[in-house]
Amino acid sequence: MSSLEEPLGVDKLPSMSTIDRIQRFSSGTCRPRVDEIGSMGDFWLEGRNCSTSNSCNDDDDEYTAETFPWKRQTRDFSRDESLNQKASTKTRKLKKFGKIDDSFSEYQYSPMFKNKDIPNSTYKFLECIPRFVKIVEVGPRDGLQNEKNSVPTSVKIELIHRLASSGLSVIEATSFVSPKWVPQLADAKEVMQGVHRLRGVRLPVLTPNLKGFEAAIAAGAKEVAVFASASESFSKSNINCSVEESLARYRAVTRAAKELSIPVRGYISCVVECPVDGPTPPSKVAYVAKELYDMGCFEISLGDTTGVGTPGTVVPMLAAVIAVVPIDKIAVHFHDTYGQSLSNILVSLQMGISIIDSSVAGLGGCPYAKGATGNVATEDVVYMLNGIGVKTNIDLEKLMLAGDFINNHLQRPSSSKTSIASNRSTADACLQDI
Ligand SMILES: CC(C)(COP(=O)([O-])OP(=O)([O-])OC[C@H]1O[C@@H](n2cnc3c(N)ncnc32)[C@H](O)[C@@H]1OP(=O)([O-])[O-])[C@@H](O)C(=O)NCCC(=O)NCCSC(=O)C[C@@](C)(O)CC(=O)[O-]
Repeated sequence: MSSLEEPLGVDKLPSMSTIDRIQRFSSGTCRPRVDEIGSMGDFWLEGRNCSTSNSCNDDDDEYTAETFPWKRQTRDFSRDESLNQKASTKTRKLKKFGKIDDSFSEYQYSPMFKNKDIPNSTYKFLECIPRFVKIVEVGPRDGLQNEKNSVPTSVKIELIHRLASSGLSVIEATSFVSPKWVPQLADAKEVMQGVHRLRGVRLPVLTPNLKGFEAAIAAGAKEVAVFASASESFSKSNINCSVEESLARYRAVTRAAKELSIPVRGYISCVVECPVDGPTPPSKVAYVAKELYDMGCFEISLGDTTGVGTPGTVVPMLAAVIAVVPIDKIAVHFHDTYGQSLSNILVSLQMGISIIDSSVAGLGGCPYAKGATGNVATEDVVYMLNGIGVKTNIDLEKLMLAGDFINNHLQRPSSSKTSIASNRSTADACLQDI
């Protein structure tokens, strides 16, 4: 096994010069010039490759398909033409109480039709975004693992049911970890018992080793997740072993899971920075991602555990991972400590990522990453995706009600801006009615 200090020795990993180029591209050199902004000219992240006709040309050697494979996800607007007619009769807008209907504002972007009043070049900003995004709700696990006061099992079970009824198709239910390390989730078995009747929703659970895997299966789990780190210090503090030791453990878990046809998701923490080790080289993230993917993880979730990332650091990290793991197997998992999650999600979508982890009401944090706040709020992600016409199959209103439910229990306001704004409009409307 290659040492983590020399991960680039691994076949197919991007060379340092590639990473360097990407880093240059994502920091100073990639920003649009003022005249470009003014003319809606070249698009920042798509580089110079996306034309108004939505065809990508590779006329700039520096930004080749190899460097930016997400171009494969580019939308074909010609295929949308047949839908344009149908959709043009609809206008989608956010109603007063945060309720989304099926209509579009005449000034709003839609992947379904082009408004002739909006300049063609404007579409460059959004046309590379996937049409459907899968949201992996991590609130009941990532959110509640960090609560000071333990949440009653019945509340966790009710929360999962409410989230499922909003249309979420994947809800991370709990963790089979040591109760000494994470006492908040010591009721994992009971939670699984309480949700086993739910149909049409996947309920993965975290398993840090074979012991956790066996307990999860005995409790009825049909899907599990292992969690590694791109940083040595975080690995030690989170799971009490080195990165290489964790990968060895996870090989044992994925082998056992394969025998039972149990899908295993792989997480990587500290993909941008570690509070102790400092900035994480993208090549290290790519190394761990490839190891997890090669051992059989069906999806790799990239966690900005401390929420320090910006598009400037997220883009090169994603580019390195996209070079070694198929893009449709990559998820992003942003904590919102510095308020950067939505911008990071937007660039991830522009690169072709179509799986987003988020947490209802922005619950959470990591018990082993001091100061890190919760994940990006699912409500805010859905609101943004609705706004750019990306399908999620999630009912925002029901989702917000699930958020209200857990916030009422925790007796604190939501961290979701969408939820706060919507509650405020409802309160204003009630006052007007008096
Ligand atoms: C990995 C261990 C267990 C190692 O912990 P350890 O102390 O090194 O384990 P050990 O093998 O030496 O065993 C010590 C005791 O734990 C027991 N034990 C051992 N394994 C289990 C298990 N699975 N379930 C229940 N009990 C277990 C074991 O049986 C023994 O019990 P004792 O003999 O003392 O009574 C521990 O460090 C641990 O549980 N860590 C979990 C930490 C955690 O859950 N962190 C949060 C999740 S990761 C995260 O949030 C990041 C993520 C995914 O969201 C992405 C991001 O944002 O970055």
